[in-house]
This record gives sequence, C-alpha cells and structure tokens, in this order.
Amino acid sequence: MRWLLEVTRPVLRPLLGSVVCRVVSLLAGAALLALGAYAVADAAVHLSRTGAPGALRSAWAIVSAMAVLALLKAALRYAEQFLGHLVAFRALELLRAELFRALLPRAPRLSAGSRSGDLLARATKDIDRIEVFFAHTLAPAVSALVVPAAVLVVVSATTSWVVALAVLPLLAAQLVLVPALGARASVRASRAASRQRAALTHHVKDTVQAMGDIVGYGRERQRLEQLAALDANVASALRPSTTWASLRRGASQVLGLAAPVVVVAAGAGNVDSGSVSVPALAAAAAAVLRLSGTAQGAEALVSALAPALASAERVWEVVHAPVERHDGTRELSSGISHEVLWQGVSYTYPAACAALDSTSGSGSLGGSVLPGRAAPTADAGRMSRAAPAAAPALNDVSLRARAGRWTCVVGASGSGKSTLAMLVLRCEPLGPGSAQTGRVLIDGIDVRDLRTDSLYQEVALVPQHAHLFRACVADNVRLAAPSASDEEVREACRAAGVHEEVEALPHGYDTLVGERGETLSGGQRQRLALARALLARPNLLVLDELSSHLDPQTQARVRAGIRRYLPEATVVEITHQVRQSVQADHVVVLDAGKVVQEGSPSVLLEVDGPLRTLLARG
Ligand SMILES: Nc1ncnc2c1ncn2[C@@H]1O[C@H](COP(=O)(O)OP(=O)(O)OP(=O)(O)O)[C@@H](O)[C@H]1O
Repeated sequence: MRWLLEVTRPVLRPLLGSVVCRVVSLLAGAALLALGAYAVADAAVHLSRTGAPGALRSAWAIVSAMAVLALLKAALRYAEQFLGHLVAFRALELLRAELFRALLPRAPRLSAGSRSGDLLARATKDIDRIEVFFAHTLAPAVSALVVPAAVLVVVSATTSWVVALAVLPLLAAQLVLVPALGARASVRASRAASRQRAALTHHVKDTVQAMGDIVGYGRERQRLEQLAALDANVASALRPSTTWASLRRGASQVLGLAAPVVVVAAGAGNVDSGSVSVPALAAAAAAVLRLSGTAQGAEALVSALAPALASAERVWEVVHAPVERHDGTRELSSGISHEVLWQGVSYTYPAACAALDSTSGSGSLGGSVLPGRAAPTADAGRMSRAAPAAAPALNDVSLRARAGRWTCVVGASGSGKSTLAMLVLRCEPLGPGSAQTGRVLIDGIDVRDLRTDSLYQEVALVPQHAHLFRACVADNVRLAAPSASDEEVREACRAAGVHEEVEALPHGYDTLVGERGETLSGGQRQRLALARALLARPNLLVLDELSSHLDPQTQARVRAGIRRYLPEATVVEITHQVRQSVQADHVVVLDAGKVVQEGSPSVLLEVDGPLRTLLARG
C-alpha cells in the first residue's frame, strides 16, 4: 500500500479532490432525503392536526431547496467520477512505467527465464485491477467514515444525543466489524485467483500462438478442456472471496436497514415528551437510512481492495525482484575486432525453468515467473519437487574465437551451442538451480564486468528465433540504429542477401511484416534479423543458426555479404550445417556440452574425428 501511494504520489492531489467531491455529494444526498422526509412528515402532522394540507408556500421552498441539492449532488458526483478516473488512468500510466523501468535492468534474463503469459498478465490485467483501488475504493472508504460522523453530529443537534448514540453501535459494526469479516481469507483468495488468472492468460496466449498446430493435430477439444479447467481454477480460487463478500453485503444491509428503526425507537420518547418534533425525527431516520449505502462503502472497500492489493503485490514482486547481476563498470574499446575466450565454462539451466518449459504446452497450472524467486503456488511446488536436477548444458568448455576471424561452432542438437552464444551476451536465465562456473572474456574482460551499453554496442547476436515487430520492414531493421538512413537500411539488407526480396514485396521497405513477421518466410525473417544486427556495425557478431532456413547458394551469398559489410569483425557462428563450417577460419565441435575437437577445418578434415563423423551424418 505504501509503495502504491509512493508511485502514485503525483495523482494524490486530484484524488483528494475526488474524495472531497464524494463526501459533499453524499452529504447533499442525505440532506435531500432528510428534507423530503421532513416535508412529508410535517405535512402529515399538519393534516392530522388540522384536517387540511400544509401551506403551499413552505412546500415550494422545500421543493426548491431539494432541487438545488439534487443539482449540487449531480454536479459533485460527476466531478468525483471525473477526478477518480483521471487519477486511475494516470496511476495506471505511472505503474506501467514503473514496471517497465524495473524490467530493463532485469532483461534479457527475465524474458529468458519467465513465462511470458504471466509477465503479460502482471503488466496488463494486474495493473488494470489496481485501477479499482484508485477509482472506486479510496473515496468510498474515506466517505464511509466522514459522512456518517457528520450526519450523526447533525442528528444529535436536531433531535437528541440519545438518538445519535443509539444508532452509533450499528454504524460502528457496519464500518468496522462487517468489513473485517473474512478480510484475510478474501485477500488470500484474490492472491490465488490472480495466479490462476495468469496461468489462464498464459494458456490463451500459447493457444493463440499455436493455433495452426492445434487445429492441424485436432487438439481443439483438449485445449478447450484445459481452458475450462483453468477457468474453473480461477472460479474456485475466487469462491471464498465471493462467499465472504455476499455475507458482508447481507450483514451490512441488515444493519443499514435496522438503523432508521433504531432512530425512531430511540427518539419516540423524546417526541412524546415534546423535546423532538415528528418531522425532525423523520428527517433523522431518513438521513440515517441514506447512510446505509454510504457505510456499505467500507464493506465494498474490502471486496475491491483484496483483488487490487493481490494484483499490486504481483506487480510489486516484479518491481522489487532482485537484479541478480548488477551492471558492470568496464567498457570495450570500440573500432577494433574483439577476441572471445570461454575459460573453463560450465552452465546448468535453472531447474524450475526446465520444468516449466516441459509443461508449457499442456496447460500448466501456475508457477512463478521470476528467476530467483520461489514459485508460491502448490503447482509450482509440485513442479520443483518433480524437476530432476538438470544436466549441465556446458561442461568445462574452454575455447577461443580469435579477433577478426570466423569461428564456427558445430555439434549435434542439444550439445550446448546456443548456450555458449547466450553467455557472451549475458542473457542466460538465472534462477534456482542455475549455475555458471568459469568465465567468458571479451578482450580479456569478464563479460559480467562490462557495462551493458558497451557490450551491446560492440556485440550483436542474431538469435535462432529473432522477433520481428508488427511494423514495416525498414523500421524492423532500424531497431538497431533508429537514425539510420533509408540507404543504410538498404545496404544492410543487401549484405544480408534479402534486399531483392524486400523490393519485391508489395510496398517494398514500407511493407508491414505482420505480427512476429508472419507474412515473411523463415529465411527472410532470419536475414532481416541479420540486417538489423549488421546495421549496428558490431565488432563481434554472434550468429545462432543463421543458415537453418537458407539453401546452400543463399548461405554462401549471405556469408560473403557479412564479410564485405564487416571485414574486420570477429564472427562466431553456431550452426548445424557442418558442410558450410569448413569455409570458416576455425571450427569447434561440441558434444554433450564439451569441446571434443577444434582447429582449422582443413586440418580437422584430414583426421578421422568428430567433424568428419558429423559431416558423414550430413
Ligand atoms: N531455457 C532452457 N531451460 C532449460 N534447459 C535448456 C534451456 N535451453 C536449453 N536447455 C538445455 O540445454 C542443453 C543445450 O541446449 P542448447 O540450446 O545450448 O543446445 P544447441 O546445441 O544449441 O541445440 P540446437 O542445435 O538444437 O539448437 C539442452 O539439453 C537443452 O535441453
């Protein structure tokens, strides 16, 4: 709560304005009802005493006063809603900015080790739910205290303190006892529901992304069943909260309706003795009746606050997740090609990450997203118990990629090639069970000691599955260098061997590539990602399976283009294409996380060793 108020400090003033408008509007509402009741009771008393209706003159005065009060109430209600929503949307903006600011120093590890659906749920739904706290909770809660107090003072002054005192316990119960009923259980249930909703979001996102496969393999029914199960989980997680909310609402209404009866009962004696008039008592009963809705704001506070706080907690977790590794302070010299040295490197993936990965396609039912944080759900507990200790992806690997040379790392699938590349850019996931020993050095500096901006300025990674944004081709390439001219973008695309294909698109470089580049072929996507990396003119280029979608001729053209564009850069290429690796300056063969052979390809091909075996396998 304190954190929420700190983040949203800039909106606290309009929030106060919204609270004041609500309080005055509710007081106007109570006065409106009281005035009406007073007028009716006065007329009834007059009728019973004289047998004739009251004077028209006072009726007009009362109707006019009521009209003014009604207009005032409407205007204030509008102002309250306007300010409340202004505050809410501005608060959402502040919270989203806070979340994204927190993600930056944790990226790219956070995305490498997290379930993106859960992260998405925190950034969208959870933050949206906090809106309730600002727009619909604070003002009602404050007015639930202030308005009854003010009304009781007026009741005491216009009738008797006995009447005010008699109704006080009912109001106190409505404001304090009722909201406390099941409050903790509601917060617990809301927390559980938030986690289940995140699992649901993740499942929906997975399903939408894999729609083609799901329909192709006829798995629609299973996916729908899993969706229904996740939906049922959300509902059952919410059940205690909704049950308590109904009980609170019922109790609050009973107390609210009992209050005017108590006013009448307590004031009857005073009426008999003549110290309180019937119209005054009727007005007091009406005002107290009007309070029942106001006091229900306290009960509504608990019902609305529980999910808002549970969501706030989930956002807080991301914002306050430890930055596992702080940025370094050293810089790489620019303008020279760099040497990379993996020195006795072993790396094991986080166990939870491996377990989550293995369940992601089957509608997994919860789990933590943050590397380094224990998953708080029962499911996640089950996962981590069930997760076997992961085998190291790299096992004491030592190798050197010489400055300005082209080094190819080859090996069977799963031998650890991509992991090797990931460690250079420090984007390996961290979390329980992850372990790295040894060092990765660029020009003799441990990559962990480097400043991130220096690392990313000098080193570019073209990953296996590069992300293309829903934007035009040119803007996708420009991600690496936003100020690059059209000609520079074209030049990078020429070097990546994709220029002609882009020109042939309906709008050339202005063609929208669709979500994740779905309107392009796999090979075109890869080469656009390469063009993006080239445009940054890195001095160390890491290519992860660049050629997997390319025919041998295109591969040769792309390799020549890279060399022409970056003649001095060090290139580390991770590839399955053993045949193409023989064109490199240096080849490293990995097997089960270990280097089993390395050297110049011409020398390696002369001996009957792992490279020749891989080559023979094709
Ligand atoms: N995010 C991850 N979480 C857990 N284990 C992982 C993760 N990524 C890779 N691994 C495991 O680490 C090992 C090495 O994987 P890596 O991707 O480095 O191999 P690779 O040689 O690049 O494979 P491929 O050629 O198929 O891409 C594999 O056993 C793989 O299952």
